[in-house]
Amino acid sequence: MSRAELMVHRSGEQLAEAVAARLVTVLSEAQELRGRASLVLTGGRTGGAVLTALRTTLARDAVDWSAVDFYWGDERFLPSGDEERNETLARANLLDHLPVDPARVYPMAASDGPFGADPDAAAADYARVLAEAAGEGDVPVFDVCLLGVGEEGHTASIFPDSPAVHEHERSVVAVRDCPKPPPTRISLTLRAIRSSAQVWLLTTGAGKAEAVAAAMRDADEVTVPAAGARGRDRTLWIVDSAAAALPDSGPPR
Ligand SMILES: O=C(O)[C@H](O)[C@@H](O)[C@H](O)[C@H](O)COP(=O)(O)O
Repeated sequence: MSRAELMVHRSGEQLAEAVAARLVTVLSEAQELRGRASLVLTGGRTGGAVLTALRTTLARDAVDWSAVDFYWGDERFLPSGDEERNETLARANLLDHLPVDPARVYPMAASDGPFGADPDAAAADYARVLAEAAGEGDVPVFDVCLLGVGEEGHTASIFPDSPAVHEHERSVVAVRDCPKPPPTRISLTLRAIRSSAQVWLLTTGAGKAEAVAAAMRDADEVTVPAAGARGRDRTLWIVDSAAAALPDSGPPR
């Protein structure tokens, strides 16, 4: 697993633009090498801002969006189209504005979908989707996995000392009684996240500074799940100055 690298931007706006540019580069290079690319999307404000920046950058069309496989790192288990779903956010901010191949967009099931109100069945089905897409093993090697970070160090819907952070076998789990509403979610596990070539943790604001500093000190993943989100090749903590304000963080770019 790669070590965490900290990249500090002066503002959330600069961060979003810089991550969008980095995504265009990494995805287009993956396509030059293999003819396709894969991207794991995240919820949250910072992640949502990056998707909007990606939509609006002129460089976006350097990527063949019809040859990108889109997955989610987690999802709120709500009815399809609910504004609180990460899928709804991603479609509004990005996917509905790009020539994506609908057959290559893999949302996690909604609570009014084929599995009804059973998040365990929905999680198991997503694990099947990942396994079918994987070359070796049961999870694809995602080119980039985008993640947000919570104040207490959660990432995706993996919270400190939760059943999800202690899950080492399954790739996707249902999450109940989530401290961050809504309470029921579906989430990749850290094992699945660590199948990624690159993991980019995106966060802004002073409220995240403790989590950033803890991760830079290699905190235990049970206590700070985001610290366990590592890529095979690179792990980037891409933050703004406010989130990097505590010791163990680097200077702004
Ligand atoms: O579905 C979700 O809620 C997320 O995926 C979650 O992990 C989010 O990314 C963080 O809580 C950060 O959210 P903010 O960037 O809005 O603080």
